[in-house]
Amino acid sequence: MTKTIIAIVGASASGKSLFAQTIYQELSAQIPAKDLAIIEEDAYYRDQSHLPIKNRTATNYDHPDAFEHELLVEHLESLRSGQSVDVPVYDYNLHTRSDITRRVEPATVVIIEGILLLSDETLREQFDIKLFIDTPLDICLLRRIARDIQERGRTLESVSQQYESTVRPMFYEFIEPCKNHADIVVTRGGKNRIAIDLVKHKIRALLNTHNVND
Ligand SMILES: Nc1ncnc2c1ncn2[C@@H]1O[C@H](COP(=O)(O)OP(=O)(O)O)[C@@H](O)[C@H]1O
Ligand SMILES: Nc1ccn([C@@H]2O[C@H](COP(=O)(O)O)[C@@H](O)[C@H]2O)c(=O)n1
Repeated sequence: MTKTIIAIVGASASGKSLFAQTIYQELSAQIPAKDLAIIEEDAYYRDQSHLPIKNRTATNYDHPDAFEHELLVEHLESLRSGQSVDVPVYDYNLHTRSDITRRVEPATVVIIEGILLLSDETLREQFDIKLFIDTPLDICLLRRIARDIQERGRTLESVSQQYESTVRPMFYEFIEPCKNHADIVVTRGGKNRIAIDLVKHKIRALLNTHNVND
């Protein structure tokens, strides 16, 4: 049964995924699978399979309404009550959910990462620990250009256009203000070894406490 949920937020390409995955991979090699799980907020982008592809590219993916946060809350509540959930798998090339889902078991500690996890009060209340990855936006943009071209089927023109029209303005409107809700602000994102080790240490301590109380 899930007892603790840790949210990792920050700008797009700030290093949230690298930070969360490093913690998850390193701990998973040492602890039972029932103790730790990881989820991405991006999996909860709304399904757009009913829309033609050219309309999907026009969606503002950096606004909270782009996400089905209600389903995410439902899933986190299920995990807390001991039920497994089928998390959608998102396809960035097609801008919609794929046909498959990923089964996530109610691990004692769940890590979740995403840009807008703290923008919604009901969702925010689900999190026991909240971290904000604070990376300068110009660095995020450089990383995003490389990643989106290599991994998400984008062109330099499309990344630039999207960045100016939605990514940057939505960051200032919705993401940056969420820093105030964070318990810890982490610099140097996915490569901040001290921060990674501190979170790993905290997870181990939580597992000891939860497992003793079971
Ligand atoms: N501290 C860092 N130094 C160098 N590259 C990084 C760092 N953090 C992340 N990256 C790289 O930047 C890209 C975006 O990082 P990612 O973790 O996917 O960001 P996010 O999940 O916040 O969108 C990836 O290619 C990742 O390997
Ligand atoms: N179809 C989509 C869906 C999302 N995006 C962008 O992804 C960013 C969030 O994911 P990160 O891994 O970068 O945190 C967000 O800024 C969206 O603009 C997209 O481009 N296309």
